[in-house]
Amino acid sequence: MIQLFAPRYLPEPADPHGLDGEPPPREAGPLGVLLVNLGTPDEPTAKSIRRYLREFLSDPRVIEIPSWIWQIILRIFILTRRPQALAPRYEEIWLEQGSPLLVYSQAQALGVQQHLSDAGVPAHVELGMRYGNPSIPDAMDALRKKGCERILVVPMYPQYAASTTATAVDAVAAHAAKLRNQPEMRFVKRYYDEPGYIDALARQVTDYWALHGKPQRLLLSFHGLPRRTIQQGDPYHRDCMETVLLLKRRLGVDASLVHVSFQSRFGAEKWLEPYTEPLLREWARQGITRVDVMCPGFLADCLETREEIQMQCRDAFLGEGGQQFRYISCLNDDPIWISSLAGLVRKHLGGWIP
Ligand SMILES: C=CC1=C(C)c2cc3[nH]c(cc4nc(cc5[nH]c(cc1n2)c(C)c5CCC(=O)O)C(CCC(=O)O)=C4C)c(C)c3C=C
Ligand SMILES: [Fe+2]
Ligand SMILES: [Fe+2]
Repeated sequence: MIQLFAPRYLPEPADPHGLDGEPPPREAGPLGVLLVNLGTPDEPTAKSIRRYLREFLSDPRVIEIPSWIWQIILRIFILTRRPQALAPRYEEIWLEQGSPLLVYSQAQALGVQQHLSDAGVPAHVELGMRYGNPSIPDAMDALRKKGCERILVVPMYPQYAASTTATAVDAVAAHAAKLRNQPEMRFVKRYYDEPGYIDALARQVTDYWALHGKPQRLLLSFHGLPRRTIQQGDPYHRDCMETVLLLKRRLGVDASLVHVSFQSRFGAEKWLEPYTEPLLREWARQGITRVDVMCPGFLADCLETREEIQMQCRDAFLGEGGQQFRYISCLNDDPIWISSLAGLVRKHLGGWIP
């Protein structure tokens, strides 16, 4: 047949049953689990970082000012300088197997896959990154090729934010919009109150303290957001504060030990406060000498934890007279966390598991 127009939807195989006669009962195929994380450059080079930042910072969920104004600023002022400045910072944190964010996210996907397979749950797990590789469309296509007609989407952010969770949902829906035969889909919104997550965080802290002793203060540093977005209805701040409350309660420590701050401010606007680095400087000036810092909102170590916290914030604190700065790492490939994550996935597959 002559095709006059480009096909509107992606090619799909026709139902093998065809058009004639009574169809055999439809078999329930395997389930799909799509873990979505932010994404990271493919290489620690200015070129690769530029490509990543262009995609990331062109997302209207991340930068809300009108695109035509922002694209001018982005192209003239940001993409011309920031990639070169970031390249040596990425190089410092790069692991043999790649960017830590990718390496740990892959380990989490593999671990969840193993748990589900061991439990006899017929499911395939794929990792998709919102920006860069492996992409969300590639991960969804991989699940469809394996016959998954039901897909559970788990954004790797325990606290909901429009600039992380909602944009992941948007990207999945945008790919689904290209399909004629859409899978059934579920989206996990938030899970900071999941006991397995709070337990894994608490254990990370108490194991560390059992080995090295308690600090004067434990700082829980979350990625920041512009203050305006909270005033406009983003529930992220509340999600973070509730996480802190649950973790404090679970640790059973004096409330004055645990504090909260927000990091990674970008641009001139006011972001959520207190800002991590200035707070640490202020503490050092006040005579606090021993701090532990942990980043509960990040499930995998990345540039923001390994470089910004472990290097920049450490230097800032020690530079102002602090004596001991310790970083308690993210949950990464911790087996107890991966088992909790698999439990969370199974819970949300409820009703789909045969
Ligand atoms: C400019 C706006 C940004 C918003 C809003 C934002 C929200 C946000 N980000 C994370 C998690 C991560 N961000 C990471 C890096 C990163 N973030 C921004 C900007 C915003 N983030 C930039 C420009 C960058 C790149 C580095 C830099 O230029 O400073 C990362 C690390 C990625 C890596 O490769 O390791 C993570 C993870 C959350 C959770 C969040 C909202 C709650
Ligand atoms: Fe960020
Ligand atoms: Fe940053």
